[in-house]
Amino acid sequence: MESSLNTGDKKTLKRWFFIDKRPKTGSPVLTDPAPINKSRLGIHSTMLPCSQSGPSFSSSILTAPRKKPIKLDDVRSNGWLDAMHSSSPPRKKIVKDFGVEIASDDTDVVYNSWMVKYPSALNSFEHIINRAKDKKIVIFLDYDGTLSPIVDDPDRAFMSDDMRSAVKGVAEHFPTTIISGRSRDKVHELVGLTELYYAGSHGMDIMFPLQDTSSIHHLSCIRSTDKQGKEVNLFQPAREFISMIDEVFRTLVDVTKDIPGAKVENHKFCTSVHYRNVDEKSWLVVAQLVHDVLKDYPRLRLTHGRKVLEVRPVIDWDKGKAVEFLLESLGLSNSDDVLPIYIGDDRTDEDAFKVLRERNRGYGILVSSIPKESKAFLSLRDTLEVLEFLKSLVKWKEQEDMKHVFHAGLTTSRASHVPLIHFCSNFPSSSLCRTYTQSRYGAHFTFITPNQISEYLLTFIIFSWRIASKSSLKIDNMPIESAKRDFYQRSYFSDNTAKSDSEPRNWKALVSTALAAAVITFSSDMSALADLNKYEADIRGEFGIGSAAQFGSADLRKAVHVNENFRRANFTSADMRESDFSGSTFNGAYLEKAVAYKANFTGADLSDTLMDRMVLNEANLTNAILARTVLTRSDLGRAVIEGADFSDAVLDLTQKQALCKYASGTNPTTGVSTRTSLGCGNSRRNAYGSPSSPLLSAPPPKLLDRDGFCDDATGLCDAK
Ligand SMILES: O=P(O)(O)OC[C@H]1O[C@H](O[C@H]2O[C@H](CO)[C@@H](O)[C@H](O)[C@H]2O)[C@H](O)[C@@H](O)[C@@H]1O
Repeated sequence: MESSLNTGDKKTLKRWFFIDKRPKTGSPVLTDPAPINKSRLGIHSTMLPCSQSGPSFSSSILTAPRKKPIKLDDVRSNGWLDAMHSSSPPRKKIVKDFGVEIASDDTDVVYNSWMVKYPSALNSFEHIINRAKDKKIVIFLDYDGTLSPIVDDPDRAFMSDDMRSAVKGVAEHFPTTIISGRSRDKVHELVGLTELYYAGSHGMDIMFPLQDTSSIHHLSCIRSTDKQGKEVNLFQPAREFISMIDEVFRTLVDVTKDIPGAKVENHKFCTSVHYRNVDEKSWLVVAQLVHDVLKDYPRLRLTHGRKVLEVRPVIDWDKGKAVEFLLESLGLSNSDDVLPIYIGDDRTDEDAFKVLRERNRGYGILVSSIPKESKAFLSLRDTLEVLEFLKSLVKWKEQEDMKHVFHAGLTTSRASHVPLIHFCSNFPSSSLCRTYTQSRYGAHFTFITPNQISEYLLTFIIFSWRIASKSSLKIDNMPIESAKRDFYQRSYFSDNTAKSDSEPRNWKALVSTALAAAVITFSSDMSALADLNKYEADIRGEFGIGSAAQFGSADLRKAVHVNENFRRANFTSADMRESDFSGSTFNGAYLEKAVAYKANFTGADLSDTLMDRMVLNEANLTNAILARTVLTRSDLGRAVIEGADFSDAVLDLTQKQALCKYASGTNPTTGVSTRTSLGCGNSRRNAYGSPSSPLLSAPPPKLLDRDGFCDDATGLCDAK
């Protein structure tokens, strides 16, 4: 075996490697491999190419970069060993680019100065979303070290459930691809989501949906089926290398089998040799063994990852090329309208960062807890920050979509909403209404299943029926199934009283109203409704009585709605944890059973609202007005109530006593002291429990100018 190890190294090496087990193929000299055409790609005759004509994307890709014939030499002089040592260094380590040994106390100082060049993507979030306005965000995510923390055993690199749901959320709003060094199947298995695209083997194995092929008719790709049997496109520029990689994989497994901790993985189009768990003294041995195997495969090359040597074909293809390919194949290559965001931690991700930087497109975000040179623009410290960033993106997008609904008008006509709202107030837990409620603050009113569509049509029928035939059919408070049954049975088949007389008339009414409803819903001229919708959006409601927005059971965690109007809106059972509704108006709104832990209601007008059975722990009610608000059975533990006005609010006695222990301040709007409004220190009043205020017997003063609540003649404000 040829090597330039010193005697000590050779002795070490001898312990592991006695026999040359390498297959004797190829020459030890690196030469330019011939360009690979489709037939050489090994495309099976039964697999249908996406395009038979035109210049193939792959014909340029598969021409290997011209390299001078070189003789591979010693792993130390060719820089392998250096690269291995600097791969994934611990925090306290010489950081080459900064040339200093960083003591743990200094790491933050150095890291912070490094962040001047690579600002935190979290701190730059506003900047990112400002740039994203009117653009389509496209997300690319590396897996190891980005979505899952680096662990010793590559087979146990799992992502957390939180991360999975964040990625799912992101994929629901933006085209999202996972680009990993692992095999596509493996990374798909680890991520476990179907809503995304996957590119395995450093982008050499890309699966993407068939409907997106229109823009890539010139590209070389094949049709295949995914695990669910769905037709998809496969782009595999290194198909020709599958058997070679397999052979090298087996050889590497064989030659490293006696090195404790060494692990070889087969990723189909590339293979990895891990040395994370190998004693550092033996890294040289690992490097030399891989080096010697590669001598026989001039059409393979080596790249470095985090404590891993990655063997891959010499083709002009990497994660950067994969990003470009995906943008093009998804019809998103127009740089003015698209904002790609690539998040990755590894050297192989640098190719993608480079592409984005050179084309001045989007953002490369490096995940690193130590300073290092990168082509990325921004940084995130670790997978937890990645999680936070992804969640922020989702939250921002949902808020944008909500604005879209409110400001651009509702996507379905007002007429079609009326029966639906009626229906949902009767059957809030039906799957249709859950979708509907969400859609009111989401992008569109979309149907998910045929079942829901039929539920929706049934809604029209019931509603129209009731109007047209003045039927006394009672559907209130019935479970959906029995309502349906009841509707069908009583209305059509078992109305034994006036069946013969009323049936034809009812049928007529039913058919005509259902048809009318269907016409309104499905063929209404959206442009003609734009003005109406805009008007409704402006007044935040559909009935001209202030906001009738539906947030029942909505996920409003960390939502931000400052100084907005939610009069008479429905927040029943909404999850409002850590949301910010400061300065907003809620008069007459329904918030019962909502969870508003740590929510910010500073200066909010919560008067005349139903806030019973709410979780308000640690909520911030500073200077909020809660006059006449019903708060029974609500938990206000550790709520901040400085300056809050609880005049005539209905509270449980124990809750009131607890609040009185620390109540202070005066409401700046009403001028009422918090303690007075709670009746603190008034033992006689407290003996009776709520309502709390000594103002109870007096008519409520006009608090704010609230149309729909105040009587113009008397100036008194009260719930009508
Ligand atoms: O492109 P990626 O998705 O980041 O894949 C790169 C390599 O990731 C895996 O190895 C890395 O993560 C392991 C688990 O945390 C860790 O043990 C190893 O040291 C890291 O290098 C994967 O096992 C490799 O095959 C990929 O090439």
